Amino acid sequence: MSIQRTHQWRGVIEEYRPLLQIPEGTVAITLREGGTPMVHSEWLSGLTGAEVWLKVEGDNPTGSFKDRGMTAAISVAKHDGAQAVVCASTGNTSASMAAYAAKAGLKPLVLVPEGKIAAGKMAQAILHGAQVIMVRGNFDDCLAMAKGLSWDYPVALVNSVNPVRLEGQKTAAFEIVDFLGDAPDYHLLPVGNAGNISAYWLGYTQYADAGAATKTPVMRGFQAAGAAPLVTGAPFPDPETRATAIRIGNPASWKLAEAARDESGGSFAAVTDDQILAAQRELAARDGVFVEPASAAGVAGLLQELAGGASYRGSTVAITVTGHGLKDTATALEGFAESGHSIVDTVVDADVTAAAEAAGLA
Ligand SMILES: Cc1ncc(COP(=O)(O)O)c(C=O)c1O
Ligand SMILES: N[C@@H](CCOP(=O)(O)O)C(=O)O
Repeated sequence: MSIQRTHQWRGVIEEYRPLLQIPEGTVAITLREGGTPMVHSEWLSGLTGAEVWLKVEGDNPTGSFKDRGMTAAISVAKHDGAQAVVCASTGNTSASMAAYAAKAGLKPLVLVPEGKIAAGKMAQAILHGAQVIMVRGNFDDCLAMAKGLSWDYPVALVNSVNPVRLEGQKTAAFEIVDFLGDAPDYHLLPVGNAGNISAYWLGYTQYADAGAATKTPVMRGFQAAGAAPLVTGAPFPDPETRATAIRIGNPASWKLAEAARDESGGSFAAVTDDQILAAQRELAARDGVFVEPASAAGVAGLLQELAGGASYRGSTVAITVTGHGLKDTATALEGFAESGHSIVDTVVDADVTAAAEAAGLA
């Protein structure tokens, strides 16, 4: 007996092309991104009395949500005749850009803050063929440089200031509505450069306007306490957090993100690194979902709100977990050890009884 599937996932451009503002005739450069799982969290549903769903974006081809935007940005760059692409990055954008550039035959150039990129992400960018330039400065400095390079030299900028990125990333909102049958009541997610919350809001409002959803969710964005400009209302000149993906002090999509907050009746709040790392551990241990530190900020935010007396009872909640835990195992294990867990390798001879004794089974 063989199982017939009617439809192989084609990547977000081909799945949603009529809903995306990209030039007609753009050939999709795709790694079959999108179509990521919605995983029901029994843990968080039990705590809240809500139905809580995790949109697991680490299941994208390069391990983060950036692939949705990058398939669009690279496809359009190629369509427009670009030979080279550039981005500033805290890691995931560079990994994604490099992979899609490799697929498209474009030359990828990456600017990153020196010493602040998780090893897994750096390995991805390098192996996909990027030229990586380390900058003595933070992400915001890198983005200013990437913009400058794209203005003065023949290289296309593919950070989320490129509106095509948001077109690709808004497909995550479409997928959530397609899965749930309507928009959730609340959507929680980490916020750094603020492109993603802006893209989700674009997607939710577009679907509601088209009659594909009856409502739009309340958008709640969470930043690391050491890099929380949207919470305080002022840039952070020296952002600092162990969630390096969101170590950003002056988000490019500041205005769009504020509009998403205001139009949805939502909010921005800060969570500490300890809260983020604790949420990362709990997600892994309770739900079986291993995310990188920044990705756990939405879950940390939900836990903080519950502790503060907020109620989600009876509602449907979507939380985007943005990137895969394997990208930054060093920080994950440091957090695990710091929280009082011991990381001890038990070594035994190749013997069943010895293993059973070591495991406390015998
Ligand atoms: C894993 C991860 N989560 C969250 C974010 C924040 O997304 P955005 O910059 O679109 O706000 C980023 C990048 O900034 C990221 O790499
Ligand atoms: N976290 C990001 C920061 C850059 O964001 P972008 O969405 O503007 O490309 C990264 O992974 O570099």
